[in-house]
Amino acid sequence: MKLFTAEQIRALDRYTIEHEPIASIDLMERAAQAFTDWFVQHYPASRPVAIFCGMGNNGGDGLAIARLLQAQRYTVQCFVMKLKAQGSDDFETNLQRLQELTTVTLLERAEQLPVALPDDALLIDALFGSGLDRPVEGFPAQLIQFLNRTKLPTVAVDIASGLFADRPNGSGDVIVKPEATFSFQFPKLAFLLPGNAQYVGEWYVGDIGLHPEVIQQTETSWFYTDAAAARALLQPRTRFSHKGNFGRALLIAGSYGKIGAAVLSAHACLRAGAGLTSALIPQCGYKIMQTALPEVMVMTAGSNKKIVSDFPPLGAYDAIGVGPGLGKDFKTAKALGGLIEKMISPMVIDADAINLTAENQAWLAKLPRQSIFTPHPKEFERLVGPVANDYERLARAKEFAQRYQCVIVLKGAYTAVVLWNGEVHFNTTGNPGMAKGGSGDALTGILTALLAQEYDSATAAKLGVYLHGAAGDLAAQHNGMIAMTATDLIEQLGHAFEQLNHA
Ligand SMILES: NC(=O)C1=CN([C@@H]2O[C@H](COP(=O)(O)OP(=O)(O)OC[C@H]3O[C@@H](n4cnc5c(N)ncnc54)[C@H](OP(=O)(O)O)[C@@H]3O)[C@@H](O)[C@H]2O)[C@@H](O)CC1
Ligand SMILES: Nc1ncnc2c1ncn2[C@@H]1O[C@H](COP(=O)(O)OP(=O)(O)O)[C@@H](O)[C@H]1O
Ligand SMILES: [K+]
Repeated sequence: MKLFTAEQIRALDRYTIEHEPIASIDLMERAAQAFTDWFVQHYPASRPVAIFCGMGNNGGDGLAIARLLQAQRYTVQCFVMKLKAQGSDDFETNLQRLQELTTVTLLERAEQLPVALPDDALLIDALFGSGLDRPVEGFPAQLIQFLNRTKLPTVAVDIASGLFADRPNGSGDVIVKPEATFSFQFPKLAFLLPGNAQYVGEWYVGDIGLHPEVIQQTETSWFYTDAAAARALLQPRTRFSHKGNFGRALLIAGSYGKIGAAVLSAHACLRAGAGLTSALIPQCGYKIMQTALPEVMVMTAGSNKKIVSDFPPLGAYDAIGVGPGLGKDFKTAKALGGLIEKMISPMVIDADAINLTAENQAWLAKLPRQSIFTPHPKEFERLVGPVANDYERLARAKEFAQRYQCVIVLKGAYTAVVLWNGEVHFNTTGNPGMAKGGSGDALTGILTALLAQEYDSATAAKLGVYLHGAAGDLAAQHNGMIAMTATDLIEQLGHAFEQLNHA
């Protein structure tokens, strides 16, 4: 699925108005109706609703929502933040329509605050939408601060007021903190960035029928991977397949005390369908691995029993994943540098292999093209240096991926798969139960398995990250987010594949 900037969405709105054709006021009514349909499903009519409207089209939506909720027998109080004499045309039309039915309170000065609200009120924020073009100050900021101070559950129309849809806010910006956001047609880029979590809450998207033709034609480098997009990436496994068709995968992982990381990544690799899974681990892990995973072929290398070093020739493997629990011993580093120099097919580079690459930046020029790095935010900063905010992190990842012709999987709540061609694909699966040691090791195993099965790097990264999150969601269903472990996630991989196959 595509994601668009606020400016592109405005153009899509205009195109739809001209070509569907539909009057702009009717498109607003459609948006308000979509919001209202969603709202009545989520919040009972027994609770009073207070709607706060600006004077642009977001405020126009708010006024139309007030009218529609009243028709559904909600008790609605409507406030308009009056900053100027005249609002947008559709705002004015909806103001007139509402005033024929009920009174609207105008808020113009700080002295009118606080507004008296029932203790059980639900707030709807329609002050500013995607038309916000500067940080909020003065009276509007005071009003937003008042709304936040009430601690009443708040739902944002389209986007929380004060939040920019596709560029960074300043650290002191005043922004509504909703428990949920109902957005029109597309999620905004801002929703997918970790720094904005408190300004988004749960988010939902309602279809308002923007013209499909123009959506298809409008180019973007931002996407998100939902079930339909992931389904399209999946290759069928045919009846006549044998293990040779599905590739030989190798995990280079583990060190004394962290053999579990090697076991988890190899386990995930098996479950993600590699034909043959091998592990190159330190001697101290030999029995552990053989016992835990009899399906895995085990090699040990190096004279130091606690670390892996002196890698043997590894040309026989279709895909290599390196890093989980590896440690950063200089002998390991030397072996890894040698491997990177020799390898020609893409590798998965995770955890300590990322940290070692960060310390040996000369390796980057020799890296097999289309290799996949899987950093969490701290590992990413080790690789590229400090970043100021989520937008800068994405920009730096794009730069890095283009410069070294690789894939950067920026792990987090909405993991971003950043490709060498500048595309960014946000993942939609996963949950906070995955924020536990071992989840990342599982991802490395999955990606290595997909590369071994001849998925190209971009597809492997998008599909692997999706499946990893989907398996995490199934594990959360079965074990709960608190108790679930990385092993639970790995054991759900089969179901995640099945679910996707039938999506
Ligand atoms: N037909 C359509 O297109 C559809 C659009 N839809 C809806 O429209 C919304 C976008 O509406 P929009 O473009 O009118 O902008 P919106 O966010 O309401 O407010 C901008 C106004 O605020 C002002 N302003 C900006 N920043 C400010 C600040 N910091 N502090 C103070 N003032 C500030 C600025 O005016 P200015 O002061 O610059 O003259 C402007 O008047 C979108 O989110 C969705 O909800 C849906 O109905 C679907 C169909
Ligand atoms: N809140 C969350 N929602 C979705 N996925 C998450 C969330 N928190 C963590 N994850 C996922 O869990 C994994 C954690 O990996 P990582 O940070 O490398 O940890 P480790 O290697 O210690 O397991 C990543 O794939 C990340 O995307
Ligand atoms: K809003």
